Amino acid sequence: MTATILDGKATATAIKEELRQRVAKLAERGVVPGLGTILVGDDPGSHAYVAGKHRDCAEVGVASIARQLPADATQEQVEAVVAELNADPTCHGYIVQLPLPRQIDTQRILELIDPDKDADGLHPVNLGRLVLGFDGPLPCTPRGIVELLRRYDVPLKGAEVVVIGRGNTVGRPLGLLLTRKSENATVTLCHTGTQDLAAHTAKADIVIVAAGNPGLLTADMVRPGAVVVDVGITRVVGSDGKGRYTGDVAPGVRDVASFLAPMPGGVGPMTRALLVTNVVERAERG
Ligand SMILES: Nc1nc2c(c(=O)[nH]1)N[C@@H](CN(C=O)c1ccc(C(=O)N[C@@H](CCC(=O)O)C(=O)O)cc1)CN2
Repeated sequence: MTATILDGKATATAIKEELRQRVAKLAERGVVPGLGTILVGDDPGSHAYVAGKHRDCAEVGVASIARQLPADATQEQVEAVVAELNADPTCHGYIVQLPLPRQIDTQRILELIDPDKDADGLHPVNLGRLVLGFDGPLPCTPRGIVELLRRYDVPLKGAEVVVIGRGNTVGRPLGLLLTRKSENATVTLCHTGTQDLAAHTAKADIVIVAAGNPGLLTADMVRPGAVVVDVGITRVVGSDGKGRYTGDVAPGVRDVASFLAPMPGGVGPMTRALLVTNVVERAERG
């Protein structure tokens, strides 16, 4: 069996086309949604991701509000930019690109974001809303994964889903999203302390790997016909000395899975599309 690819790039393009139409409707009311980004430091990956977010905004007609600080920025300087975007009426939602430099207290920064402008859905209030099943902005990667599966008609209701990774950005909120009544999946949340990972993955209808451990999920760990989603993104240096990004799913998995969301081209573009969705939804609410 060769897996059908869950094409995140094509799906994100379709979502952005839908968003363009919603943004045009907002323009008739004189509303232009605005996405803010706060980027601190020189990490090339972070710069590339933020540039991609602003390219998406330009494609859809969302205004970009880009704020950049040097790698040696102080806590006070970052907090001042957060306060500025909280007060800016043209900014409907914004993100603080992670990771932040070592000297910055990330938790404090995230807590200072106005929860109603939290485009990433990572503010404690919004994660709390997710726990309680209340409305609020949803974290972009988990939302992107659910949307990708939905658009390929992968059934979630009654599915046994194994999520590998318990981080606050992906694994933990994803477990909460998948177990909402509307999705109704049964989720096992595995992590680095899980004793026998393969015993869990081998029983799963859907395996979602967000461990940041290249090649962690091998073909022998996957039930033939299962659906696999690769969320890992780790920078490695190849034998040619060149850096590249690699996922958590080993190459042989493509031969046993029925559907595979690869890295690159799977979840990453969906994360970006759902970020713009969060901002447009916020602008539509007024
Ligand atoms: N504030 C946030 N910081 C970070 C997040 C986040 O959701 N919010 N997630 C990651 C980085 N990230 C978005 O910010 C992100 C990572 C990767 C991709 C992506 O499209 N990747 C490509 C492959 C990589 C490439 O070719 O450059 C893909 O999967 O096809 C998008 C967004 C950490 N920080």
